[in-house]
Amino acid sequence: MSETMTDFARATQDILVAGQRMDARGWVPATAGNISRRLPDGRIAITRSGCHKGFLQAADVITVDEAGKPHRSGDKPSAETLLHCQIYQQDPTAGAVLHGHSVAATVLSMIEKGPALHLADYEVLKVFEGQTTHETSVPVPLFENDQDIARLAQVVAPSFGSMAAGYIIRGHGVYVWGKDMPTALARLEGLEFLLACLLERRKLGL
Ligand SMILES: CSC[C@@H](O)[C@@H](O)C(=O)COP(=O)(O)O
Ligand SMILES: [Zn+2]
Repeated sequence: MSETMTDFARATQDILVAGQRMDARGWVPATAGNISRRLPDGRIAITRSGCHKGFLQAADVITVDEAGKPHRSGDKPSAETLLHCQIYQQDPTAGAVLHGHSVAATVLSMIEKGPALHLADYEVLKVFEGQTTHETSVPVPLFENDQDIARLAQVVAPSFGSMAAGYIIRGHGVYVWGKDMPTALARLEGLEFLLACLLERRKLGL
């Protein structure tokens, strides 16, 4: 990577690579999903609305302010920009946010009628902040889907203190974040692996 790259160019590169990775794993069908990176000056680099995340071009990444307002008039950021802004506001250490629509997250969240999925006894739980053993249970909160993203953000807000592994919007997808893009991607991979395990077990009736 060139030393003369700007923070925005570096963030754009991270977002393009993350989109390809998520697409390769089947987590962003059609134009689903959105991806962002916080820049050192507080701006947020985020995907434009409606792009296929596996085929992102540099021009598909734009910047918004902390309230989700695009810096360039006419730019249309992700429809779910407010959920990204909320995560950056709630967690000052967050540097990257990933949202995907995997089959496992979608199906499990529709089967489970309770307020959370519980991931217990898996070694991979250690991918999440503060987890040092498999002998634990990590809840992943479930929230009802809502096309009004500001209203959805209000429903999510009270649960932020207790989200080691991110959260799931029912019948929709996951939100995961980390201090930087590699950390966010590792957490997403960990969470998706665990959701896939849970789905397999449900299929087996276990
Ligand atoms: C393919 S429908 C998915 C969208 O409605 C939405 O949930 C989504 O994840 C992508 O929206 P976007 O505005 O492109 O960021
Ligand atoms: Zn979505």
